[in-house]
Amino acid sequence: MQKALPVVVLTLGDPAGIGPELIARLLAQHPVSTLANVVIAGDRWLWEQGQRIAQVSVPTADIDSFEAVRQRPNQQLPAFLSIQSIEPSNVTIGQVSALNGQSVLKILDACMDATLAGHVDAICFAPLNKQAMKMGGMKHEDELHHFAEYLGVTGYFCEFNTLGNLWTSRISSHVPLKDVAQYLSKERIEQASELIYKALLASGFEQPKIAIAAFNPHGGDGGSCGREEIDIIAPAVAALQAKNWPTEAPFHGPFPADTIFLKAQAGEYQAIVTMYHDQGQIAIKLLGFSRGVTVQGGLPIPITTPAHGTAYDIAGKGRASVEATWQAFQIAARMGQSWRP
Ligand SMILES: NC(=O)C1=CN([C@@H]2O[C@H](COP(=O)(O)OP(=O)(O)OC[C@H]3O[C@@H](n4cnc5c(N)ncnc54)[C@H](O)[C@@H]3O)[C@@H](O)[C@H]2O)C=CC1
Ligand SMILES: NCC(=O)COP(=O)(O)O
Repeated sequence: MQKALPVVVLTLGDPAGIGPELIARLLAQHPVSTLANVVIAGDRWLWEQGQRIAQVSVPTADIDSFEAVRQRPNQQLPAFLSIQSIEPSNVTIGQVSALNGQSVLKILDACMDATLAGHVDAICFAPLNKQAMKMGGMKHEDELHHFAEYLGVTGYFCEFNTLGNLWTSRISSHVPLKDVAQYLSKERIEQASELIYKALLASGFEQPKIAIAAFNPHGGDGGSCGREEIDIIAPAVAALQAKNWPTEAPFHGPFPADTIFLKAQAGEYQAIVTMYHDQGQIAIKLLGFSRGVTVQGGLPIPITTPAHGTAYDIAGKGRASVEATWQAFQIAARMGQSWRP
């Protein structure tokens, strides 16, 4: 028997950012309902505002709870679940605020509850603003740490940044650059490498090759420009290489970070384990800003989002590109389908 389409919940993201207009444009321009049973969760006024900004009108069918989404008769029509999280008078487009952050947290938590309860198979969230979320009470460095705590994750987790067949994982993420070196450890490098290896296999890569990036310029130039490669990264790669894996020689490195993306771009590697946020994200965003997707790796439920952020400078102007959100949606639908029992 053919499996029913996965239920994917879309959120509108930060109320002052480009999220609401992106979700409106996504539903108006892309065949989302051929890939998933879609439910939008959020404030009704914000959804209406998003459509006005995008200059589209998207028909939806109201539901009154996440439980109703699999039972509804016409699943070709996106469902809309109203969750009140913020008043229009409290939002100024393009301005960060604690209330915006609280709105995002409330809606994401409701989506996680629905996914854990089995009513939803995957979450795709429109861009949120980490500063607003911290102002609004998030006690973590980013939403991934919030998700992990909420979901009781005890193993290693990190963002995967994906651009088609090129993925990255990270040793450190949303931390000040001056602190990054403290995050480097043999254990974290092994865990981040293993996590992305398993994710690539689960996503259909048959012989994934993974490059581990160096930390210092030119890989530390033999220890004359930093010793992290010699003391931490190379031993981690050696430990990975010494283990038995179901595919041939998956792990390589460490390689100087400024050139390894060229080899990955040429198809030699399918993933790069990066030591810090911008080491991977500058490359990924240059290679394909409008296609980059962040997958929240190491969680028990699929969560994706576009690689770009809230773009306050263009929010409300109807100019934001929807392509990365479309890519994020497609990955959420694929993961939602394959993770379903
Ligand atoms: N998916 C998510 O939830 C993400 C959230 N963020 C958050 O977003 C906030 C702002 O981050 P920034 O570093 O300023 O990055 P940003 O991606 O929001 O903006 C950087 C530049 O790219 C442009 N841009 C971004 N998205 C675009 C789109 N769809 N179409 C056309 N132009 C676009 C913006 O106008 C801006 O000039 C931060 O709080 C950050 O944490 C950042 C990345 C991903
Ligand atoms: N919200 C997803 C996210 O923030 C991913 O983007 P990045 O900040 O890790 O680049």
